[in-house]
Amino acid sequence: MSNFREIGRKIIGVGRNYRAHAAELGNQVPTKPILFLKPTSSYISQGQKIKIPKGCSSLHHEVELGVVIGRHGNDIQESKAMDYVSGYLLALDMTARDFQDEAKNKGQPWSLAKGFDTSCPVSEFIDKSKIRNPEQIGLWLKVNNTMRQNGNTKDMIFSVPYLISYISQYFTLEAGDIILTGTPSGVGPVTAGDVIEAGLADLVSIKFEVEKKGT
Ligand SMILES: CC(=O)CC(=O)C(=O)O
Ligand SMILES: [Mg+2]
Repeated sequence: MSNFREIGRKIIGVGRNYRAHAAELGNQVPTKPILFLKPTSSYISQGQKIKIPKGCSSLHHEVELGVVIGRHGNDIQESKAMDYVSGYLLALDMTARDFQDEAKNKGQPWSLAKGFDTSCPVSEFIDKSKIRNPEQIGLWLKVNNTMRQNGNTKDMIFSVPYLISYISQYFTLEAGDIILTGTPSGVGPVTAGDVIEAGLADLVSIKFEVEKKGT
């Protein structure tokens, strides 16, 4: 697959997949994956800007490894899960934290907090062959040149094969689906004019500017 966007379908987010991130937000460590969906209208790529959604006063960055699914499957065995991966990308799971906190308090879904337009900035597609072990790869994020997140996928609670197997019991996976595997600690707010840079080992880096919607 050269361009996941041509056939991109679902964006499946995994929440609290790093202990230190669950702790920094005062959340419990999950015993099974916490899943949410972002619409494909939330994708942006380099050159486009992250827009703070209307009414949001706390937009947070979350850098994540994205796993790109290469073929159709359901009830996938963990031992076969990597056969369903075509590649990876680096993604930002931009989160309207104030919307999310309100939703959590009211027992409502996270759709608005996670799925607004521009909430899923992504890098170019990285072929599977370039990452031998997705369980051991560094990822970092800077805001205005200051390091905010500096993690490694070795600290994920649920591995990539486990996530694929688990998710496929409930959602049929299709070529072009993306799994956002959760964020390491260090999440924090950004405001209009900030510049976010992020990288995945020495494979790819991305840069996005933040602005208010409507500017
Ligand atoms: C609390 C969250 O927003 C969960 C999430 O997306 C994560 O990466 O963890
Ligand atoms: Mg996230």
